[in-house]
Amino acid sequence: MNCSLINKTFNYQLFLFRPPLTSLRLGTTLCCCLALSVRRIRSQASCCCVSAPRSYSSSHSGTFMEVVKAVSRQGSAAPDSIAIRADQQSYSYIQIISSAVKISNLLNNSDIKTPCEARKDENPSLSIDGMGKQRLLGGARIGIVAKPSAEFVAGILGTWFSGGVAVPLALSYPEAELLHVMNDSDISMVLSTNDHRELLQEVASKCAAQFSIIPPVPSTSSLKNAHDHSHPGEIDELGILSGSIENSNNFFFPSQSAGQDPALIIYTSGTTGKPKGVVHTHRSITAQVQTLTEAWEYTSADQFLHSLPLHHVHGLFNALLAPLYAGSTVEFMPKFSVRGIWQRWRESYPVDGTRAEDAITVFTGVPTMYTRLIQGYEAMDPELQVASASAARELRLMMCGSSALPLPVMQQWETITGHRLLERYGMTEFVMSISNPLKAMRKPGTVGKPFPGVQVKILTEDENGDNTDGVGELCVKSPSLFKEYWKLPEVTKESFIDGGFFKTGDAGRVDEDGYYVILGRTSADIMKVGGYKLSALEIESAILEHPVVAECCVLGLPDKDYGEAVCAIIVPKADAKVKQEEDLKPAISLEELCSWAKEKLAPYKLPTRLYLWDSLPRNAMGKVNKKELKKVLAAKQ
Ligand SMILES: Nc1ncnc2c1ncn2[C@@H]1O[C@H](COP(=O)(O)OP(=O)(O)OP(=O)(O)O)[C@@H](O)[C@H]1O
Repeated sequence: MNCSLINKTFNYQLFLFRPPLTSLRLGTTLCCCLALSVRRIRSQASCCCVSAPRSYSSSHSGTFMEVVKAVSRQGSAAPDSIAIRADQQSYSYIQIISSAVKISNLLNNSDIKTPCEARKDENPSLSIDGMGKQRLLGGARIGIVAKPSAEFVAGILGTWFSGGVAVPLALSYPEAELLHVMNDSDISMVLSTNDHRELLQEVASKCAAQFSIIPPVPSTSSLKNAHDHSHPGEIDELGILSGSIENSNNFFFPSQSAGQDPALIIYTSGTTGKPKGVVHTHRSITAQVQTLTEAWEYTSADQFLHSLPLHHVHGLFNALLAPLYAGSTVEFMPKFSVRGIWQRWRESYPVDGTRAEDAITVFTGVPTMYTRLIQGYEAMDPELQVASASAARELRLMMCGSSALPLPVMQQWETITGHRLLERYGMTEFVMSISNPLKAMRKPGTVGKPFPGVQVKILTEDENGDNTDGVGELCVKSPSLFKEYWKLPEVTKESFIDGGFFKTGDAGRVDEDGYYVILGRTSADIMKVGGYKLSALEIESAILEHPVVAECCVLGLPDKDYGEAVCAIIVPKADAKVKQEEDLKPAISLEELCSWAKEKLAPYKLPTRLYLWDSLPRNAMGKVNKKELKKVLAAKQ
């Protein structure tokens, strides 16, 4: 690689600019043990340049509907154990599974034309339910559109229970996007709750899907009054508790390889292109929930505070399916609220040193959530700060991911709460694959090491065949790898290299301790400036240390001399914004920023363009769509 030093003439630009919110796909507000049958993970020799020490046993016993079975077993073993808390109500495991069975009946009794029946029409000799068994959906897609709630969970489990493929969709999607995803995945039925009936009935009819309301899940308090308690025996009759559902006489299963059947389609965030439907199987889901439960020691004693969207893997797997698999309690706080979260932690661990019965033990969030929580903490009076910090300290585990955790945020959080955030790396296509350890050293600026059974390769040659000093595209092979992109066989094929490794599109390297460092999306975070390949994430992390900077986004804009120019967009802190208005002077100039940053960044990494904005356009996962932003800014140049 040609690494000649660039002699730059800075083209200083400063804009006070409010981003054109409507032109981007946004959601400025962040809408945000009794470990059951944790299967052992066995060793396997490594076979590629960088690989994991151990491999998941492909012969582990259960791969079909393990989450459903685990929920049932938990309900059976501990009938009073709480699976979900939402809207001040509690819902037991037994009640969730009992509602899932009701939903399954509802789906099976609907006149959804299953994919098998469609095939039967073409070939009438195929008998689907000729054996008198209950008819299953045979892979029909069921859209689940509900706020985070017991009904949402029962909807997912009920869909699986009836042989359907769950497609969790966001209520926050504009109608056009909902329609795109529903049409793309050929949804047969939309399940929702009464509060969204009107909107979703209309959307469902537009894409020729049926619509049904998820029957309200009775809460534990309503059960006490109504004596409407489901008993483990009722559910066991269906063969779930005994784990024999595949062989159950009650149901017809279309194939012997049910574990390989699609179970879930999740649409990617669209950070790098149009959202694609990622198909996960029962097998890949099982592998992932087992891995997470084991690695992070989720148990039935854990209580999760959940404030993430459920149509992305972080909120769905890390904070819901794996906890349910482990028998934990998940408490939904559907709208991320800084005040609400601090308060919930304080209620969990009051200043008198006691601990509430429903005390939160685990929290997982995206970096922007922690930034906001730090801002909320700084705005508290000293007494409240002491109570908040000491309560947060009591949680067992705090985790972060979905985008890069900037070092200053990690350090500030550790100073306030004593928690070194456990940062991990994941993606819709394989859920989580690399993680800092629960007990050993969590290394700042890294995402840790591959989970047992996960193999990671780094393609260290660039397009010209030159070695890139250990930096390259991460490729992942994992038992939790997706099956395919929905209806995109060519894209699926192109996403894999020999040996079944999935090309992530992320650039990274391994440090001297074997920990992985993520440098960002090759298509959006890696800038080519002169002869250099620069990581926007590294520059963002450095700029965030500046005292007036609250948030920052770095991207490359087209530049006729250097190919790309480093552009920084900064959101100043609240007090700097006030001062900016009083002094009629920008909170920070490009000269000031560069003169401060030259101690931290090499000269060729310093920004040459600066924008000051009131906020950054972030999606539901707190991510900035840099591809879109680049287009908007490039057009303005
Ligand atoms: N700890 C982390 N550090 C840095 N980046 C991370 C981390 N965790 C996740 N990411 C980023 O998030 C990406 C996965 O998120 P997701 O699957 O939602 O895709 P996306 O990039 O947001 O959207 P799309 O695939 O549609 O472009 C990873 O490829 C990586 O770029």
